[in-house]
Amino acid sequence: MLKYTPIAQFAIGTDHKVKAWNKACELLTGVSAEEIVGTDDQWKIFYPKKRPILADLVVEQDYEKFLEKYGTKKPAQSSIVPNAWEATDYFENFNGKPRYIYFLAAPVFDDEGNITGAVTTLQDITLRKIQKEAMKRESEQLQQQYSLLQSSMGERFKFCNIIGKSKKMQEVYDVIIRAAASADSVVIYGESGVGKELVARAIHDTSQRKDAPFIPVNCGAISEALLENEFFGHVKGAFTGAYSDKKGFLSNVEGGTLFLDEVGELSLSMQVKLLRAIEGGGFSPVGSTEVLYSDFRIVAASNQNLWEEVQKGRFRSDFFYRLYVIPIDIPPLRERKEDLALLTDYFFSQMDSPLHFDVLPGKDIKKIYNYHWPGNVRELQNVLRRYVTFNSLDFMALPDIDPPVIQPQPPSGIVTVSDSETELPLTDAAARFEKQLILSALNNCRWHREQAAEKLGISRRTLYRKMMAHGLISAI
Ligand SMILES: Nc1ncnc2c1ncn2[C@@H]1O[C@H](COP(=O)(O)OP(=O)(O)OP(=O)(O)O)[C@@H](O)[C@H]1O
Repeated sequence: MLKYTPIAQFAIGTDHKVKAWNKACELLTGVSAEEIVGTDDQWKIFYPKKRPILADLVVEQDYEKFLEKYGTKKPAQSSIVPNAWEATDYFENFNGKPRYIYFLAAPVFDDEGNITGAVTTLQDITLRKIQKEAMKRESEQLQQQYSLLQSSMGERFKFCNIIGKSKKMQEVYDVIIRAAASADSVVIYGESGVGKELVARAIHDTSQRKDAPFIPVNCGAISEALLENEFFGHVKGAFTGAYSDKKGFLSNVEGGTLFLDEVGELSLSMQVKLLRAIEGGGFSPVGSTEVLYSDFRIVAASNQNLWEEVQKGRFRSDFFYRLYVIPIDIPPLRERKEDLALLTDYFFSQMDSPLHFDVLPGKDIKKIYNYHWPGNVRELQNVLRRYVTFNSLDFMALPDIDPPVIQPQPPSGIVTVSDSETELPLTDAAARFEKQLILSALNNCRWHREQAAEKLGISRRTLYRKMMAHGLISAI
C-alpha cells in the first residue's frame, strides 16, 4: 500500500527493523529500499549518533522519551490521525542539503489491538518554513516602517489610551513602538501608578499579537501556594476541590501577551518554570505529567531594581537576562508636570464632568502643580474624582508647598485617638490608623516599598497586600 503513494512513507516492526520503504521515501532521503529494508539503520539517515527516531518511540509507546528527544520542537499527539505523534526537526545535511522535515508516526495494530509496528510519513517542509519566515520578516519590516512613520509625526498628545505630551512621554511612545515591532521581552520600570499596565497594553495592541489575548497577572497578589495552579492550571482530581480540569494563564494566553506586573515578587522556583516554558521546554498542569506548550510574549513590570534583586539572590540572573531585552522607564508624574493639564481634562471628560483645568480656581491649579504626586497618575485620577464630588482637593500626602505639619508626639507606646475616631467601630478605626501609618511610611521613603516595609517591620509582600487592601495600589 505504501509503495504507490507519492508521499514519502516507511514502516518498521516491533523489532525496529524496516519492513517497507517506498519510492517517494527513496527520492526524499536518497537511500534505496534495497539498502535499508531488513536493517534497523533508519537513525543513520537523520542523526550522526545512534538514537531512536519517532517511529521507534511510537512502537515502544515511550511518550516521555518522545518529549525529551523532540522537547523544544513542539512535539504533539496528532489531532488528525488517531494515536499518531508528530514533530518537525531541522537537519543541517539531509541528503546533501539543510532541511526541515515533518514526521508523523502512527502505530499499526493487529486484530487484538497489539502494536505490530509503526508507519512514518515524512514531508520536506523547508520551502514552507522559508516562505513563512520571509513573510514574518516582511511583516516585521512593514511594522518597523509604520513605527518610524509614527515616531516622525511630531508631538503626540495621546498614544493608544496613554495621555501625555511631555518630551519624556514622547520618548516612552517611541520605545513602545519599537517594542511592538519586535518579538523580544520587555521590562517596564516605574513607580506605582505611572501607567505601567497601560504601556504594556499599548505594546500588545500595536504588536502582531494584538488579536490574541492580553493577560495581566499581578504576581504580588497571588499567594505562593497558588502560583503554579494559576500559571499552569490543573487537572481534575489534582487536589481536594479540583472537580474539573482548569486552564492556567499560559494556556489561556496562547499567541498573545502575558503581562507580569510586580515580576520581582515571583518565587525563584516559579521563575525557573516560567523560563523553561518561554524557551520552548513546555509546562505541566498541577497533577499531570503531560507537557503542554504555549507561544506567548512576556511583558513584565517592576518598581524595584531587578538587577539589585539579582545581586541579593532574590531574582534569577538567567530569568533577568531573558526579560531585560527592551527596558522601558516611565518617569514619575512629578517629572512631567506639563502633562497635568492634559491628564486632568482627560479624567474630567471620563467622569462626564463639565470642568476644565484652565477654569479651575487659581489656588487649586497651584496646588495641583506644586504637589509631588507620590501615587502618580492613579493618585491624580482619585484626587480629581473626589474633587468632582466634594469640590475640594484632598491629597494622599502633604503638598510640597505647605510646611510640614509637626504633630505633638504621643508618649511612646501610646496612640492618640481623635474624637471622631472614638465613634468608629474598632475594626474601622484600626484600619484607618493602619492606612495612615502605611501612607506616612511610604511618603517618608518616597514610596520605596522595600524601605517602607523595613520601617514598618513587615515583609514587602505583606506591605504590598495591605496597600492593595487600602486601595493604595490596584489589584489586577
Ligand atoms: N498617561 C496616562 N494616561 C491616562 N491614564 C493613565 C496614564 N497613566 C496612568 N493612567 C491611569 O492611572 C491608573 C494607574 O495606571 P496603571 O495601572 O497602568 O499603573 P501601574 O504603573 O501599572 O501601577 P501599579 O504599579 O500600582 O500596578 C489607571 O487607571 C490608568 O488608566
